[in-house]
Amino acid sequence: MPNASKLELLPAVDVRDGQAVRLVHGESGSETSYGDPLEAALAWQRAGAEWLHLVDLDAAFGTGDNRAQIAEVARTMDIKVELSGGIRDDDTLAAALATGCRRVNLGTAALETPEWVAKVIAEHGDKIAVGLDVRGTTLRGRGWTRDGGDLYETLARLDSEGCARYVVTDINKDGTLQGPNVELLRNVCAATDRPVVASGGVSSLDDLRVLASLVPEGVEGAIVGKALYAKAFTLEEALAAVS
Ligand SMILES: O=C(O)c1ccccc1N[C@@H]1O[C@H](COP(=O)(O)O)[C@@H](O)[C@H]1O
Repeated sequence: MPNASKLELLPAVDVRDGQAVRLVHGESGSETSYGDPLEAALAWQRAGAEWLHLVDLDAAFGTGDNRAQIAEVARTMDIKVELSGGIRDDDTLAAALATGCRRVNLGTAALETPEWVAKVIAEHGDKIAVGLDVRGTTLRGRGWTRDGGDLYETLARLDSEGCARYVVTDINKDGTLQGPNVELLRNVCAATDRPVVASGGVSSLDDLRVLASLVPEGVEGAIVGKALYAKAFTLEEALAAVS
């Protein structure tokens, strides 16, 4: 079992067309823009974040990339960075790791090129996390536009390959401020002994307290996006709530 006692918080900076944005249900075209990604990331760092969840949405959707800008953000941060979006082969993985990020999060590749993912898990250990982005119990890849198999079958396969950690996103909750899918998170934690980072739906400090109560079951951290940008609470308040 993971031995962390405190819920880690990962404020999110998702980048599309050079801007920090939030989506609803991860749908392209649902963006609300929040300005310069570096400014957003630095604001979370100043507020006390220990982690940044940094996503290249264009790379995830296949509509280009923000690689240079993302690399600048990752390199500028003094805090740990989890980097994701479009990391699907040796070149994109090498570029991501070269930013100095603490770990990368693989989504589509875990569904479409499992042999490659097994190889990089073996090579890079806990620098690799896998994003399990689900609707119901069906995984979604390519910007969450394509079905990619069963959550629990994929989880068992990745566990057997030594995957260190999972980032579990309920797409139906993401960007909606409707609260996290606690049942899903508990089910995933019951199915694996690897730590789980919860993503999607956080709307309040009470949601974070609920997620903190799941730490003994295996929830290690929570990604917080829309709630912070919409000022439902401050990051300082969030960190205090889970400390
Ligand atoms: O974070 C989002 O809102 C999001 C929306 C639509 C697609 C992907 C999204 N985010 C993250 O992107 C990576 C997956 O990228 P890839 O499939 O490896 O190219 C994963 O971390 C998603 O959670």
